[in-house]
Amino acid sequence: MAEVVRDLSRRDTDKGLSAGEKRMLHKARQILVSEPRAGREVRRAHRREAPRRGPRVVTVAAVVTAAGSGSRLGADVPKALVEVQGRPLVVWAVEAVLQVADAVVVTAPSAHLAEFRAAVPRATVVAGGEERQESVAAGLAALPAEASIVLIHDAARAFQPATVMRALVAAVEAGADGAVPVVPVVDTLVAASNDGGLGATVDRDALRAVQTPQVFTMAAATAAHAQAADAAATDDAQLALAAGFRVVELPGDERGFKVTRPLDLALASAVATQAKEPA
Ligand SMILES: Nc1ccn([C@@H]2O[C@H](COP(=O)(O)OP(=O)(O)OP(=O)(O)O)[C@@H](O)[C@H]2O)c(=O)n1
Ligand SMILES: C[C@](O)(CO)[C@H](O)COP(=O)(O)O
Repeated sequence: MAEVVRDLSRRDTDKGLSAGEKRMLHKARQILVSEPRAGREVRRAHRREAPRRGPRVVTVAAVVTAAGSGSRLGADVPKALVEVQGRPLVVWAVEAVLQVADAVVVTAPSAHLAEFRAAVPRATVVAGGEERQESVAAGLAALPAEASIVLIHDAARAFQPATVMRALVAAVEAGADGAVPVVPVVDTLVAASNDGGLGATVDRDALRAVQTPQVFTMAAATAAHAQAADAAATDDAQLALAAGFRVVELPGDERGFKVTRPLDLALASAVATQAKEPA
């Protein structure tokens, strides 16, 4: 199964697939996502691959995760439906990724599928899972068969500029299995202490804050999620690294912050105003 996915993906990239072959690839990817052992085979097959020669023709797709409730934000609707400058966060996020991706799948809370479908008619909306990792896996399984590169993006990071996204896609086109945006840590950091005493300072220059979108080859994203041992993994890059893939970091952007707590909405509103102004 793993070799089938690998070979069809490669052929799709190089020469294109017939409609029947595309259906076969789509089905095989869905099986891989639900079958961890097959995922391990894909990783091995991927490693056996000879380096690719020449430029790749790619079809870029995106999964926008929006199935969280937003408990820290505390709104009376799911966080991705909270409006900023008159548009729900998920609309801002989908419009942004559509500048880079040809197709978008949105993961939504299962009780709110109709609202999400009405909000983002250009996207395919599927039910997410209990944890973000499960939502991403559901989104990957719903991507079109011809996708060869995938951006995995949080609706909560709705204002990440397209320039950052394009640079990440370019890094994967250039040969990385995955590419993630990172920004410097701005606070002084200390180790957590449970006894009331202040923990030791951690060297912040050795640390980075990780944003989205996280961009991967479809083969890497599918295999990483198929093997995910921990549904509570907080991002996709850690799953890809655990599966043995090469992930690079690129500069992120302040505007790629995650809307998490109520005060973040004020910043989102300011950034959205700026985004609406003509350059
Ligand atoms: N089961 C889940 C949990 C989260 N997400 C998405 O993953 C992104 C990052 O998660 P976070 O900001 O933590 O969102 P919530 O889980 O909604 O927030 P909270 O932890 O405050 O409840 C969000 O776009 C969220 O909708 C998802 O698709 N499925
Ligand atoms: C994926 C992510 O946005 C990268 O920083 C982050 O890990 C999501 O974490 P959360 O705790 O689910 O908000």
